[in-house]
Amino acid sequence: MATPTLQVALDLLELDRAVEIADEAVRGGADWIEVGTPLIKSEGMQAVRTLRERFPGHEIVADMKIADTGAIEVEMAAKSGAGVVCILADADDAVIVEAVRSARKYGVRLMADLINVADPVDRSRELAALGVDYINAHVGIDQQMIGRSSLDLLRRLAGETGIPIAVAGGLDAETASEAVAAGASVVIVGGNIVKAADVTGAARRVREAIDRPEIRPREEESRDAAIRRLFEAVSAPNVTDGMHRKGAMAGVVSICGRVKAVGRAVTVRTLAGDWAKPVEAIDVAGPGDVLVVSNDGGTSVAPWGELATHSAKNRGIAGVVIDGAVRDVDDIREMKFPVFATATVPNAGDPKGLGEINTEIACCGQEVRPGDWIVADESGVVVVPRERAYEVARRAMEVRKNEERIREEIRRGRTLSEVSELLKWEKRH
Ligand SMILES: O=C(CO)[C@H](O)[C@H](O)COP(=O)(O)O
Repeated sequence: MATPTLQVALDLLELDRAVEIADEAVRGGADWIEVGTPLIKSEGMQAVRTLRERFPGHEIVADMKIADTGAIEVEMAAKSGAGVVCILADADDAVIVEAVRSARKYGVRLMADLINVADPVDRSRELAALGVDYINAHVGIDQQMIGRSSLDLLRRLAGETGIPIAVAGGLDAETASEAVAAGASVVIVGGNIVKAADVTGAARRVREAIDRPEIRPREEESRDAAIRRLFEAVSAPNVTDGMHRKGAMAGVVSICGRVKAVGRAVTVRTLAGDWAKPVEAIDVAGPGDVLVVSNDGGTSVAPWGELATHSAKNRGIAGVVIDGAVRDVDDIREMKFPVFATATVPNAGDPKGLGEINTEIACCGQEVRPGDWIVADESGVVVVPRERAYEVARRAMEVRKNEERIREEIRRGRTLSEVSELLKWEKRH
């Protein structure tokens, strides 16, 4: 088997950062340098020219995602220095034929990207017959967030096309190695290299893994387990960033400082100070759940205190969020149990039994339904609608990864404004 090619995908907005990251990736063993679609949209063909000049010994791939005007776009990329140009596999045959003619004329190769193609096996055969040089079994970034897998797509194509297969979409060292074992000759890795603080180390791990391809037995993980694992690995701010800055409760803080609660909501509606339903909900909730109590916003009487906390902790409940006050704060702190509240007050109310358990509630400005996910830490509490939980958890992890590289660049001496080119990206009115 020929040595697999490692293509690093520079899906960035800033050319200077892209050059620096490409340099680090090449030192880790990347062969081909992909000028990612976001970089092309942000910087134009200048990005291709610059990378061509800076990396004379490496193939430059222009991820143009061509949908129309096949000849012109291939010509532009070729004249700027690309050796491989990417076209959408679901572009009309008229576009593909024109792109192939242009690619032959300018001496570049065409890679067809299967993103969103309904019948990838049939389409790949057609594209090979039309003269495309590589098929890219690609699952796009938004599709990855809802759980689609590039390895599954690749496995459907293996042995079917007669031309080399590239693979892209959320690959890391482990899945890249499996991809080569499954027949890929070009492995494309974006986020898991370019967002790493140590880009060279990340590229090297992928390089070593693809040079020793193997299929490892994988433990099946349920959706709920994956959601919990991801939410436990990110912060509440990462989660709201992953939801376009939505989902954060207002005015609620951690009573115990540095604690974290992740779990599905068991909701409670009660009236100010009536502690019957919150305490009954402890018996309704299971291990790993989070009690979310709407206390009618009352802060002068506490519906929650130390004994309830003790009981919730014994039951394995992950945390409690209250749109209202708590008491016995010193004892709760000693237990280090995640309690989030809007106030503290020493007096309790009475257990009258008003309210209900597990109905839709409003808590600190957010709608919460039973089964929605709660991620709470020292920064505050975020609610994630249950039907979007997997996607949001994946996006929150991407936010976290992205910050790793930015943090590293700040550590090296740049300002945050410089790293993110804030002035350039201010909204124009
Ligand atoms: O073309 C792309 C997105 O449309 C990316 O370059 C490709 O998906 C590789 O990046 P990642 O490894 O982050 O998925």
